[in-house]
Amino acid sequence: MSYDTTSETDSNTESRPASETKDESLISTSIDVDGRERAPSAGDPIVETHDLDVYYGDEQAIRSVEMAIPENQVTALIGPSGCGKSTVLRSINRMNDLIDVARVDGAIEFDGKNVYDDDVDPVALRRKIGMVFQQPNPFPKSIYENVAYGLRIQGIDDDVDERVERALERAALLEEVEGRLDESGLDLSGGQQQRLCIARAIAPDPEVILMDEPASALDPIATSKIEDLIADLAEEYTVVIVTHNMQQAARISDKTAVFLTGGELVEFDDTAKIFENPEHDRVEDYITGKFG
Ligand SMILES: Nc1ncnc2c1ncn2[C@@H]1O[C@H](COP(=O)(O)OP(=O)(O)OP(=O)(O)O)[C@@H](O)[C@H]1O
Repeated sequence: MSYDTTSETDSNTESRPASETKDESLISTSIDVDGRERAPSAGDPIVETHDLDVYYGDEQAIRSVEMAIPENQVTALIGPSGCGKSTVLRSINRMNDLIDVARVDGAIEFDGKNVYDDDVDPVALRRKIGMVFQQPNPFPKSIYENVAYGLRIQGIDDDVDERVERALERAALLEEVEGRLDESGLDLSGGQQQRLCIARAIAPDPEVILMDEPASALDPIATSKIEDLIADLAEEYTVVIVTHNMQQAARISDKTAVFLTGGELVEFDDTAKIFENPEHDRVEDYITGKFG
């Protein structure tokens, strides 16, 4: 794995200057600017959780979760408020490491390697597994710099212009911002800001993109653009999305994981099966709005 090493820091916050994050041994030189060499293996598991428990202090938020997330598909995590969806999502790229009281037991394998092994560098891991948050959070910098930041923090300093342009294009934003990349990211609309954040997340060429309710702060038109974009991104990346919106999960995901109160994964299956003919009564009750 190319993310094996040891320095602990966070690639998804502004807290650390790019120069401090570089570990040349981590920096792959094989990233394609113009195209990817991904085998058309949609469906093979890329992330697998094994007996995953997550605790905040003495409180257990996630219980014995077993889940195999398929490559190049969209997997939705749904369930009532507080059931642990975000906790699971943050565990996958070790964002929970940033919460002092959080503790993880069990394993999460990414491409067959446990991301909680001692030799895994969380920063390098987050290059492979990027994240987009609920609130668009562009930096108070130019559109260009917002995307270039995603590269610099990972120590990538070659072909920056091309990589920025490609990320903006992949995030379906380039057409709208072409010719004004030096303008502030904060002057974009909410939906554009969120696509800018998606561009920032995909600029380092991750394999997996985690999205925590990426459209819940947006209006219906902006939401629809993000949904179209997610479907499009899944051709190239694996997308795992937390959503409160069951219609959205049904529209955009291939697989759905239903968590219920207590941090239990009750059912994980093809989205059509979950919404049309779930195995568990509790899931049916949740889907049909009897509770939650
Ligand atoms: N930083 C934290 N410190 C302590 N407890 C936390 C923390 N984050 C989450 N929890 C607790 O863990 C449980 C799961 O929370 P989590 O945010 O993962 O659920 P969720 O399903 O994503 O909820 P929501 O849909 O409301 O965002 C909850 O009981 C929550 O209070």
